[in-house]
Amino acid sequence: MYCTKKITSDLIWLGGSDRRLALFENVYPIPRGVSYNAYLIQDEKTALLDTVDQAIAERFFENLEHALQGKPLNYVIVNHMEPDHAATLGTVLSRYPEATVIGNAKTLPMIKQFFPMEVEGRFQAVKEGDTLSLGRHELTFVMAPLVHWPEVMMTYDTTEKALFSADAFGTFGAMDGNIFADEVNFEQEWLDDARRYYTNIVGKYGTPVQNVLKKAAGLDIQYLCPLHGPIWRENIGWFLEKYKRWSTYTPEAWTAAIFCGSIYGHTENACEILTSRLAEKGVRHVRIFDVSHTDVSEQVSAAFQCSHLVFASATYNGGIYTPMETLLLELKAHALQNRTVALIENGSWGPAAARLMAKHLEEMKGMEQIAPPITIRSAVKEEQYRKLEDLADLIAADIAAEE
Ligand SMILES: Cc1cc2nc3c(=O)[nH]c(=O)nc-3n(C[C@H](O)[C@H](O)[C@H](O)COP(=O)(O)O)c2cc1C
Repeated sequence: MYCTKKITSDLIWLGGSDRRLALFENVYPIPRGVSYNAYLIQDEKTALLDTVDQAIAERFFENLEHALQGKPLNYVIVNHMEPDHAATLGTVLSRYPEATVIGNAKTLPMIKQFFPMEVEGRFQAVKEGDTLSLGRHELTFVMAPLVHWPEVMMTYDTTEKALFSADAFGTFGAMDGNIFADEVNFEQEWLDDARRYYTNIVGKYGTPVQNVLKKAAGLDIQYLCPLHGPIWRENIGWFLEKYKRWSTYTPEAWTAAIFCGSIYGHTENACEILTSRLAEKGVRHVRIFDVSHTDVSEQVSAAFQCSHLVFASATYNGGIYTPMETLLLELKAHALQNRTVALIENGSWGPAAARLMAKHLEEMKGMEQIAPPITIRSAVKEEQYRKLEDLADLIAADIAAEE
């Protein structure tokens, strides 16, 4: 049975949620599920904006049929070809052969790659600033390459002042009836997932995101309609500001995240000494992440959030403890930059983790080591204890100066 929701009298949400999927993109845990949003504009002409993941295909087609109210589907606007939004596009094209497909020059080859049917004859390519009239609703197109794939574009409805923003401004999390961000406690219940979504999915593409934010600044946006998660119609500036920070790799919190790779607990002991001393010096919200136990997507998110990062690792077969190495590779892959960092290594016969971790950090932009690495030989002794206290002093002073 259909389950649609009106955003305005002409704009209908046709999405749904998946609460069963364990791993988004088969890699990111989503314990709170995820929503797939698609939209229909009802006017003299009808326009579908994107489709949904195969997981909710049946509900989506019931929703679409209901929302069309017996009218033909005139346009299918493809803002993003990734299968979590376009898996059902092929079926839409077969079921609604009269619909014209709107995309940009990069969209058509992807449609042809994913789907076997003939599309050229019904494809209309649009460029930046092109317009499409549906009757009362005038749409214009905003190219957003690499926010998240090269073919991504956004559609702006100048009548409703609604920006259909593709993956940008999305978040993990199933939607439980309240599809508007102002109907949920977004800051407390959604922001962590929104940050984890942004940093892991789009984090690498800071410059393309900034380019789109500049374009968005020129639009009067009353509705911000992403492809995942709640729709924004209030306090949109607050969320845009988060994107500004994340895309410029600016910390949100002046505090320390300690990433700890420890086999037998001595490196962890050092991390606990460091965090206790930081807390004594007034640094709040300090967190230790056990790299073996916390999903790396959460650690990437925390590294984007926090100003000061400490990497503490046991030496492992002449290298970095493997979960720590994975974290560093992930941070590099997501282009994290401009953080104050410190290194702690441990080894029983030839500690090498600090030198090797430093090599990874050197390959990232603007990673400044606040102090020389601290070396532990098996267990923390007085000498390292004092060095950890000194490191806490330096970090605390740096944070106090920045705040
Ligand atoms: C499989 C394995 C490989 C190790 N390789 C090295 C090594 O190459 N060099 C070294 O100095 N210590 C090596 N160690 C020893 C640990 O790094 C060392 O005992 C350290 O103190 C462990 O810290 P932890 O108590 O935080 O786990 C290795 C330990 C294990 C279990």
